[in-house]
Amino acid sequence: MSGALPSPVALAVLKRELRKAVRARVKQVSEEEIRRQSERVRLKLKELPEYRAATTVALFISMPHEIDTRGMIEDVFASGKRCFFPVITGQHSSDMALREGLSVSDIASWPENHWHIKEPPPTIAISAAQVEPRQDALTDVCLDLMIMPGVAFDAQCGRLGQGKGFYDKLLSTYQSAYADLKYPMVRTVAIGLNEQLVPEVPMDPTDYSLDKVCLADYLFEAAHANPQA
Ligand SMILES: Nc1nc2c(c(=O)[nH]1)N(C=O)[C@@H](CNc1ccc(C(=O)N[C@@H](CCC(=O)O)C(=O)O)cc1)CN2
Ligand SMILES: Nc1ncnc2c1ncn2[C@@H]1O[C@H](COP(=O)(O)OP(=O)(O)OP(=O)(O)O)[C@@H](O)[C@H]1O
Repeated sequence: MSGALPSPVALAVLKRELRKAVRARVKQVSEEEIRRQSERVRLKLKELPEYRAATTVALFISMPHEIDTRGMIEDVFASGKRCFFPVITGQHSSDMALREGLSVSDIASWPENHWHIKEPPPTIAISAAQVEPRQDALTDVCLDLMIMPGVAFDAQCGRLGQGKGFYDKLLSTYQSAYADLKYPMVRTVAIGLNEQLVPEVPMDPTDYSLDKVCLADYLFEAAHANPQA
């Protein structure tokens, strides 16, 4: 295609087809290969300057056929960083929040959502008789680093998600809230499998490109000038 940008409808079709193709490719990757790649990503992530500098990190609990985050979650807790996890509260793109997880055993007690992903409940039991609210990364802390899942990524740090707009909307909410609070914008790193790399992710105006994309055999950094770099 030369010159003209694709229409929103054409973009939506391209995205849907790309999701389908990459999901099919990723389903062919063996469990052993996912374990191998996940270990490589875990080690690379630990060396990233934005990870080392972060005291508050958002991560996610993997679904089957995704990079396995269990080792990374253990690392975050072991390092003393605070860790926040997604919770979906409705169908709209704005219905995702990040709530704190306290430990691997805390996570084990969480209920599962529609996609069988464990999600932090709104409160924590602090004794048999008492609960307190869980901390929210938007309102209760300044989140340093958001580690994100996705379906497909490109070398320009473009990211295609599951198609519900949850992460893009979350980033736009954090951007305006943190600007108001004069906090630095949260750093963004996507993690995934080598098989999720594509030549070009179709991007809408509401899609954020990320600071980094970290796959087992690739590390891409955004070319865009980063205000806090
Ligand atoms: N591990 C993980 N956690 C996450 C996400 C994610 O991508 N990965 N999310 C990122 O937003 C949020 C959950 N959102 C999701 C949104 C849509 C689908 C989804 O549409 N799944 C398809 C299955 C597609 C397939 O593999 O064929 C479905 O339900 O049909 C899954 C999760 C928050 N937690
Ligand atoms: N900042 C935003 N505000 C409102 N709606 C948004 C925003 N970002 C995305 N959306 C909407 O969410 C829907 C899905 O968007 P898109 O296909 O880009 O999702 P995605 O990038 O795959 O998902 P995610 O952001 O969860 O990873 C679209 O209808 C889009 O308009």
